[in-house]
Amino acid sequence: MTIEQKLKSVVRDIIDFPKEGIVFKDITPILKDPGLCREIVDEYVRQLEGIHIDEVAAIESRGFFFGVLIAQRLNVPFVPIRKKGKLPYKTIAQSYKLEYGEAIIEVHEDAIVPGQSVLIHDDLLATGGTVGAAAKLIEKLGAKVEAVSFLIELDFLNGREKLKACSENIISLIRYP
Ligand SMILES: O=P(O)(O)OC[C@H]1O[C@H](OP(=O)(O)OP(=O)(O)O)[C@H](O)[C@@H]1O
Ligand SMILES: Nc1ncnc2[nH]cnc12
Repeated sequence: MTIEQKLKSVVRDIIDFPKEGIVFKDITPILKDPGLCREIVDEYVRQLEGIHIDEVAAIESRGFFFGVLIAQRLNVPFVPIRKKGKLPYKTIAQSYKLEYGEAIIEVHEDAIVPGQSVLIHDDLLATGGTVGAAAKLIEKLGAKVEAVSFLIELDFLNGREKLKACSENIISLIRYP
């Protein structure tokens, strides 16, 4: 089985979560398979070959699962981007819309060294609102979004079109039309 087939066989559809009309992609079964988790990180590293990354920034909460693992494997710092009110030091904030609501994310103002090349990681690309907001935070801190990575991309919500303005390197391991 390819990694794509393995991932598609374990990701669960949860109907009407967290709101009616949403088909929620539940990635928690992936986390129960340590071999698959290793393969996922291997695959990201393979797809990032030739792309220079200084830091990995990932988005609360599901972006954290693989964000830390990718940063460890690349041997670069990890930067948490969190929902409003969770980070203890001075922050900068950005509001955004997502498939099922609105939110504000924040990052510590000293989290990223200006001029660095950053990989933004999240579990899923839907409308692109969340990662678009994360990219604005990275850019406000004077760094460059070198690549963005996801486990899952929902093609029908056209997030990729929105993200093309943020980075030319968009990696997703599985896509749903
Ligand atoms: O592309 P978008 O339309 O912005 O949607 C994608 C975002 O939505 C989900 O996060 P959610 O806000 O549900 O938070 P969670 O990871 O804490 O569950 C998902 O983990 C992405 O971060
Ligand atoms: N359909 C979906 N499943 C899981 N996470 C999401 N984030 C935004 N849309 C989502």
